[in-house]
Amino acid sequence: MTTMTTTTTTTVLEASGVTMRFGGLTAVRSVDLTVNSGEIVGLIGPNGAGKTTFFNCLTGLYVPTEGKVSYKGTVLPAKPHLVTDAGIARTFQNIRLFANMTVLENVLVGRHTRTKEGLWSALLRGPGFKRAEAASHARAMELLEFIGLAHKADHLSRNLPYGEQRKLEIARALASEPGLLLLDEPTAGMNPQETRAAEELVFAIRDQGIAVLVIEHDMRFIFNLCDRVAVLVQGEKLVEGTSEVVQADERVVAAYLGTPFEGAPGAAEVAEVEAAEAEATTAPDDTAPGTTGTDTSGTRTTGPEGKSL
Ligand SMILES: Nc1ncnc2c1ncn2[C@@H]1O[C@H](COP(=O)(O)OP(=O)(O)OP(=O)(O)O)[C@@H](O)[C@H]1O
Repeated sequence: MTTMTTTTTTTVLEASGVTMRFGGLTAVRSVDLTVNSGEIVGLIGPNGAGKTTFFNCLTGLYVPTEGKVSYKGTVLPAKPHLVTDAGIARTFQNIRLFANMTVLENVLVGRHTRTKEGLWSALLRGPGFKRAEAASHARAMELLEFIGLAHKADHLSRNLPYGEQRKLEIARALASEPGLLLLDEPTAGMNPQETRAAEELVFAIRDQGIAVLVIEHDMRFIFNLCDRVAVLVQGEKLVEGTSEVVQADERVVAAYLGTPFEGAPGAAEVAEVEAAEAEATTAPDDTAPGTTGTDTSGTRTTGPEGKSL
């Protein structure tokens, strides 16, 4: 007899018809998006396309003008703490750690939604509280092991290098035991090694059974990582599909990518990059290679080491 293994895919997140208006400005217009279990989904688009606003609608920071957001079949209330309780965690574009707390304490803060001990129990420090505290501590250390920062548990978070601060934010988000993790530009400001490590980390998170929705401007990161990519332009979803489909779509190239994306730079590109670098070192007011800037079309560009367009 043959046995068949079937993996059941379930819809984790379902956003339908999400619209967000700020006065006369429609930042997000009737966007539908689903994220299924086991998936890493990317959200890309030019600066100001509405990506972060859409995230804010998903996590209850904004009440969408129209549309609804469901998590595992239940419509989410537009209240951030209730969204976290339900099982969605996020990181922010700008790092929001508690700078004067230790690495471990930052993760413990993220555990509070999963700690059920009440105020009196905490004040009296009874056996229930001590047990819960020990369990939280153990779980926080496990998460620090997972992201590779256990050896820095006692360091103040403000003393961590930038890439490690970003990882710590992810650990803090994971501390709420989410079923869906939203990452807003997780590799912003990272060097290529840190970006590669971040990629591995996101795969490892997915392998732990957590679905991931990620906003990122680094196209190599997105196209390597994601099972599906949605492109927002001026608040509307222009295209959605696999990395291959999105990279090849002429509308995406015109509105965002600028030139067709190629996974690995060929010899001609390398030569072009080297020539640009040589020129940059002789031109005093040029942007240094590898730094992030914005071109006139509003599309973020990074230098050759930034691995994006
Ligand atoms: N609270 C707000 N009030 C008014 N307008 C806002 C608000 N938040 C965002 N916007 C506007 O909504 C539009 C979308 O902004 P948003 O930050 O969501 O874009 P984005 O795609 O995340 O951009 P970036 O890639 O630069 O982060 C922009 O025009 C922005 O100025």
